Amino acid sequence: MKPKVLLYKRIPEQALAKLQAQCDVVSFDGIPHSTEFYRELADAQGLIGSSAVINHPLLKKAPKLKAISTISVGTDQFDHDYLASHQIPLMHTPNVLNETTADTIFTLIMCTARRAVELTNMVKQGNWTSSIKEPHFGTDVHGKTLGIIGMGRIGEALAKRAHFGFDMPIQYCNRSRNMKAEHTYNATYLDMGNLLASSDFVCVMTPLTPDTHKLIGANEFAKMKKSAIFINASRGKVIDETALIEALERGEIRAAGLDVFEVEPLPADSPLCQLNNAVLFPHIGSATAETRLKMIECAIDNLINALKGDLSKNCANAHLFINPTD
Ligand SMILES: NC(=O)C1=CN([C@@H]2O[C@H](COP(=O)(O)OP(=O)(O)OC[C@H]3O[C@@H](n4cnc5c(N)ncnc54)[C@H](OP(=O)(O)O)[C@@H]3O)[C@@H](O)[C@H]2O)C=CC1
Ligand SMILES: O=CC(=O)O
Repeated sequence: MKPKVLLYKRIPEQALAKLQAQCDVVSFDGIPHSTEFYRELADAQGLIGSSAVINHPLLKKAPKLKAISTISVGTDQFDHDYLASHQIPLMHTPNVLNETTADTIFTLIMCTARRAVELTNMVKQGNWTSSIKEPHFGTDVHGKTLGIIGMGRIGEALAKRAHFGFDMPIQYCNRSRNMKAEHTYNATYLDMGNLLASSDFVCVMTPLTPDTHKLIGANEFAKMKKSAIFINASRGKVIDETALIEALERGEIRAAGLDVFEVEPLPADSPLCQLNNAVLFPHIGSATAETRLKMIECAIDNLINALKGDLSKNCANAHLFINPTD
């Protein structure tokens, strides 16, 4: 008998057919919290989808669950303690989105430095009345120092662009050294304080964990150069958004480029929406047609493998399943 799988995201027909070939699939568009949804969840062995918060109350209603597969690399939306105590593997989609997400981050770097959105709006609103002078000048990107907090898979893809394409000296901080980044991109390992004080662009790319919650707040913005540009494409809660708004309003830093927010979708009345020096993307790090399809295909393979007991690739909580005597 095929395992029963609950899909909580719309996916292309071809991908759905691949999942249906191996699993008995019940589809929902998101998590509706309806009687019907919970009835189907009660005997589901697999769960696959993205974005929604999968917390303790929801997981308790899925006592037969054998594996979860998220169409994302980030896994902060899951209750990891529950998954650990019930030995449920959580599969995710690392690597397939590295290049696209690094492209998005570089777009934020370019748009903030060259004031692309602000100046586009000026043209569209009919306010381009004479040749552009100093008050509208941007700042160079090439040759400037890039500080990456969280030099992992995506951080490396960003460092590659900055080092080979833009002659940018790279510095980074992690809990442990990344020798590949040091050798390949000539990246310098620094503590956070020194990185903040000496970078022209500070880019945060850590996962959201209890350790990284509000990792960057008022003290960290105060350490940055007045001319620094801050970029966050990791998770909104990795920074203190109120402190960032204050730093931008007071001119403590030059600008910010954000793909992620404390609350998503970002409420239209957020003070960020009033700031010319904030470039705001609606969480589009991996949002290209090609990459989203690759992520869906990867997540389907991950789920099928996990339901067969194969956790050798892309298991985010693999440490739970490694036999210490192996
Ligand atoms: N905006 C978007 O659409 C996207 C956002 N993301 C987000 O980006 C995150 C990173 O993805 P990815 O690069 O694949 O992840 P990786 O795990 O490859 O890299 C994360 C890096 O963060 C470092 N890190 C972790 N904790 C800390 C800490 N407390 N202090 C300093 N550094 C730390 C890790 O190094 P070490 O362990 O040595 O500390 C690691 O190098 C995802 O978890 C997700 O939240 C991902 C894709 C798209
Ligand atoms: O935010 C996107 C992800 O894949 O994580």
